[in-house]
Amino acid sequence: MSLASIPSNGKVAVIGAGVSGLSLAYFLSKLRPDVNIEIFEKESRVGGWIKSENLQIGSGSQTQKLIFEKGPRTLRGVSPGTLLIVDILKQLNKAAEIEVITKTSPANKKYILSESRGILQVPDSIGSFFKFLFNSGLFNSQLVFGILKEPFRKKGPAGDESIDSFFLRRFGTGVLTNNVVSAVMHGIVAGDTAHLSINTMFPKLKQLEQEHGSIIRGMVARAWASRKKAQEVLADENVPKALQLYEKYISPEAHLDKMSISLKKYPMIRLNDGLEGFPASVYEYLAQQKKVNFNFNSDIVALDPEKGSITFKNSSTAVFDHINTSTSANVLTKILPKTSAYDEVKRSLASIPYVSVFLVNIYTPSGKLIPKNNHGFGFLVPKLSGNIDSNPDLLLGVIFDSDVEKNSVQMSTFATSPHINEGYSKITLMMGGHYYNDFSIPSNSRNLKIVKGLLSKYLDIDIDNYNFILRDEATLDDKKIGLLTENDILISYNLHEKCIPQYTVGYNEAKETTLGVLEKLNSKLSFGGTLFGAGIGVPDAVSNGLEIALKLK
Ligand SMILES: C=Cc1c2[nH]c(c1C)Cc1[nH]c(c(CCC(=O)O)c1C)Cc1[nH]c(c(C)c1CCC(=O)O)Cc1[nH]c(c(C)c1C=C)C2
Repeated sequence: MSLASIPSNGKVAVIGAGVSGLSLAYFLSKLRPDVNIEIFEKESRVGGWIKSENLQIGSGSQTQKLIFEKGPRTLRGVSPGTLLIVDILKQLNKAAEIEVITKTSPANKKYILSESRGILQVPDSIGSFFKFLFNSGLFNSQLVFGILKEPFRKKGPAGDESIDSFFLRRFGTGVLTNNVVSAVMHGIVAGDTAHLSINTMFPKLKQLEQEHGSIIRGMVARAWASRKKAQEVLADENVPKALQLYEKYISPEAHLDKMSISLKKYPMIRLNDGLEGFPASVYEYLAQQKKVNFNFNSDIVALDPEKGSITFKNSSTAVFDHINTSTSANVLTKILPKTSAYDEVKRSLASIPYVSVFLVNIYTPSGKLIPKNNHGFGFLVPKLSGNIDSNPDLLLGVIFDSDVEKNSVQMSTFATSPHINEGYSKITLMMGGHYYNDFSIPSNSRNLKIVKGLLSKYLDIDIDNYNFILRDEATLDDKKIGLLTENDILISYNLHEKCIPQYTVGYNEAKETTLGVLEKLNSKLSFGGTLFGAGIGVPDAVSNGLEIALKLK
């Protein structure tokens, strides 16, 4: 989408002070210090879905800090957005907060739940791949024939289809999607492979089929071509164009080429005081800029993309040279003009469903929560046969937060940070997602019963021996918790309603239609966030912010 550059001393509105809006404001304030930036946020805090809940355990001199991540918690090591985040934190003198996990760290072991064999390690080498196939019971004649026949199956149509339909077409069986791919999708968008789009979620697989007639033949051809291309890739090729411009105009000392090589060693990055440290640091910086203004608890009732105007609940209207929004499809539909020019956009927005996630953080001072033989990042749950009986608890996955924390080291010094105590364990359970769209959302008390059942079913916790302390985090202002003993289990829960958009079949068309209509109308609107931004991850939001700021420059 082409965007007009902002006139001298112009005005830009940023709707949403999540990581998307903050990043855009950060880059734009650096590129165009003359531009006035008004940030409108409906809550009284910044960060959006990134929320590191800071609790205090014990009292007086015995007080210890306990952080529960309520949303994203780690960043992929290798991605343009992560390079930007690391460099911004360095610029803001927060580099000491950055921690990394090495490839060989125990925390980098990932697991998947198998219907018959329990928690199994996800393969990280060719050898462990075959071990996994055998152990998981996936290695059956259906899959073997499916893989052998794949190179010879007819190429399908270029149009969009569901992930399930694509895999079934290519392999003649649903065994891979039911047992593996669905688990990965649960861990990324909490969505169902029966509806998620292959063109959006796995564009490279579809491309391999279209270009080479087969995924396997395409992979072999690509591997052969990249072998021939030799090892030494030019440093510039490691750094996308937008990042080269970032280095040129914003951070000349960033050395992103070197940083990109060094970050390849780390599959995961986190911040020692919680991921909210990133939006909080950017906010701290922006709040000091004369031309940047934050408007909290703002209530927007109308947005006109052609006029560049925003109307508020108190009937006041403000006009801007550009508006960037990270609002959800539902909110956007409500505030767009009521004229027929927006009918097609509204139909596209209505085609994008959202899912809710019941997120449960659990802490105990004893190390009992994580199974002895399964230390690592956590485990994901596949949809298996897809009916309610195969996953009656509607569990999507479990993250072993304390393993990640205990195995991370400070990026610059490789030192470990002090922990709340050595023996503690902390995990996060994620439940619901697409299942909540098919079945209704259980009450909190029903969900907590399910959580206790899950602790006993998968994590060998004898729930009768423990005292449970429950916190409905959204309703509690007091963040102080008394001293916890070895027999206490603290459970803090939140229902994140409609938190993740689903990139279902037709999503790319819905996005193109919307952007096309807005372009024809000469609109002054651009998108951040997960609706029509660059993707669902935190690094995607930051690189999208940079791309837009460069266009508005
Ligand atoms: C709050 C729930 C979220 C779920 N997925 C995301 C969020 C914010 C976004 C997301 N998670 C991952 C990716 C891919 C890698 C990346 O781009 O960073 C994305 C886009 C991987 C991932 N999945 C889980 C974790 C902890 C991570 C690492 C990144 C992060 O901290 O978010 C676990 C997990 N996430 C979700 C579920 C249901 C789940 C299950 C255990 C939904």
